[in-house]
Amino acid sequence: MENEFTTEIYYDDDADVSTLNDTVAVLGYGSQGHAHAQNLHDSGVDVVVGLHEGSSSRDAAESDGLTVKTPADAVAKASYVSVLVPDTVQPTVYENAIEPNLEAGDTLQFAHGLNIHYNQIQPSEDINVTMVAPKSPGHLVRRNYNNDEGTPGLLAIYQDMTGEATDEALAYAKAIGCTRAGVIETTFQEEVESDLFGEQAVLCGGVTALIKAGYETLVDNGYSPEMAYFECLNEMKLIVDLIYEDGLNGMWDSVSYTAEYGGMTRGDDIIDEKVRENMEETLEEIQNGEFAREWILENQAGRPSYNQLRKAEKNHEIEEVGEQLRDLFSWAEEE
Ligand SMILES: NC(=O)C1=CN([C@@H]2O[C@H](COP(=O)(O)OP(=O)(O)OC[C@H]3O[C@@H](n4cnc5c(N)ncnc54)[C@H](OP(=O)(O)O)[C@@H]3O)[C@@H](O)[C@H]2O)C=CC1
Ligand SMILES: CC[C@](O)(C(C)=O)C(=O)O
Ligand SMILES: [Mg+2]
Ligand SMILES: [Mg+2]
Repeated sequence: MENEFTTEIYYDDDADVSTLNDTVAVLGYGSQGHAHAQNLHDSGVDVVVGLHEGSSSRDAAESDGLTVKTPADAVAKASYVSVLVPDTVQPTVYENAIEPNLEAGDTLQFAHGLNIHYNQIQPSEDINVTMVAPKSPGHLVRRNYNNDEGTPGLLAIYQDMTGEATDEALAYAKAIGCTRAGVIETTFQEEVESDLFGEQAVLCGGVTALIKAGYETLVDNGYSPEMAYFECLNEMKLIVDLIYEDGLNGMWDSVSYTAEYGGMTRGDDIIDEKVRENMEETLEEIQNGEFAREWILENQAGRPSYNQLRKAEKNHEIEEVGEQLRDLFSWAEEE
């Protein structure tokens, strides 16, 4: 039966890993890098990891059985280059190590299109530029692969110089386990704008702000911090697990009628019109490049706001309470 999706979704049968018949350089061995490099390797692809001199990731990559070279040497050896160093260092790594060692017909691949979309990297026209973006933190990309499960992903082609860019990107997506779950074809623009919006408004920014606001409201009104932690943070995972497994209705079916009625009548009072207007504003700042400009300048200035915000987040009372409570969980690992 034909599916009802308007977008193309690719699965294992649409891809052939043997298309990646030359070395793939994976630059970076962090969250995404370690997962891509190991999954590619375990899928039979020849992988070399590119890490800067003195990199703290070198030991991990080598003890995982992978060959490590400098980024420049890794790019020179490969015809397919997966750029998995942090977004903020990609332009410098591109200028110093990638561009001088790319050959016509090579492929430059990203897991997020920020630097291409906002013109921080302007690749020459004689290469392929592609994206395979897992819709998941890197550590789960590896865990899912090991459990014979997949991670959904996005695929986008910015430049197809050889005519083989899509087949190669699909091969890569299959090798890291994404076509097991489904790979949606998109554009760099759509991936960047939706990814930034999702992480700012919902997944990272929105969720942490909601948790903290709920926790603070209870504690400010005299409820115990431990109670507030379990109610607003710990149970969040259990509720999200139900939503993940069976959709919003799966969750509504599992909670009490009282929770269902209270949630359905009060939810929109919390996430009200003002919050929706804020979301529109956040999206606009992404679309018009304001957020990207701010982040680039923040990095150039040595991340003063980032460091301050990070410190405040680390020192929030909910973190202290959570650490103590999690230590008491019966399944918590012994130090
Ligand atoms: N984190 C995630 O789950 C997701 C990330 N992405 C995208 O994937 C890409 C990689 O992100 P992520 O995995 O979070 O990155 P990480 O911050 O986890 O990557 C760090 C790795 O890059 C290395 N590195 C840092 N600077 C350099 C350098 N100058 N030259 C070579 N290697 C360097 C680090 O080495 P050392 O240890 O020595 O510092 C480390 O191995 C980004 O484009 C991101 O947007 C997409 C989807 C999800
Ligand atoms: C949600 C954050 C993310 O976009 C991701 C894991 O997909 C990221 O940039 O890390
Ligand atoms: Mg994302
Ligand atoms: Mg992201």
